[in-house]
Amino acid sequence: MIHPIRIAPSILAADFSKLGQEVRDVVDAGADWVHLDVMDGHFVPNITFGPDIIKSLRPYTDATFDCHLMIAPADPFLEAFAKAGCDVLTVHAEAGPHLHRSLQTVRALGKRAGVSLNPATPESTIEYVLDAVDLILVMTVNPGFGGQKFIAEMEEKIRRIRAMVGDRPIEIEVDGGVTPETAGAVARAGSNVLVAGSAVFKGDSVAAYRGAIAAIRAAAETGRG
Ligand SMILES: O=C(CO)[C@@H](O)[C@H](O)COP(=O)(O)O
Repeated sequence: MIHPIRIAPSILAADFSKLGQEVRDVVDAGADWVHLDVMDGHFVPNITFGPDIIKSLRPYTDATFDCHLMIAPADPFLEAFAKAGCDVLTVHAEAGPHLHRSLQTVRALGKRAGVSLNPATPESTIEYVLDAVDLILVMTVNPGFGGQKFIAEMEEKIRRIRAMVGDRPIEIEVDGGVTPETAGAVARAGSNVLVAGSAVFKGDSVAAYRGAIAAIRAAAETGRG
């Protein structure tokens, strides 16, 4: 199944003092999804925000809220993030012993279920949960911080996941170091949702966000061929 290219700016790189406006601006600038990086200072060495902040951002746009939960355990918080207005809830395969149960819980809450893999985690980890998954998020940096260098070895991992997914309607997302320079390769490898933090928010205006999103999209479309 061919999914459209979607650009999902990560607000981790936005101005936290005006997050609502940043969400509105980036959607006005052409973002398809808004990527929300939730970090707990335990699963990853950084802390960001939780369901209350996401709930406060929900009125700013109807765009899909793509929530990346870098928290362990995730299960006790899934309902709160669902009620906050997230549309996609992605848990890490490394974050708990019962991944299949976490994915089932997300779907039972009426949300799309995502699973994320750290760079060191092999794709075989998710082989037996594919029918419980709507999205696979391939980390192309080690999670925790924006502005890191893209790990090129992940292109082969994306290709393997693409083949493993077969004709299931699963979207493949990449996250970390995505720029107009790397977008072509990850789209060619088989991903269709591209998360970009610094590459979008390094701009200082809606026009700059628009230019960055368009450049990433164009590179991805070209790379996909
Ligand atoms: O989840 C993460 C980091 O853990 C990402 O979403 C980053 O926020 C992407 O940032 P850039 O690499 O695009 O700056």
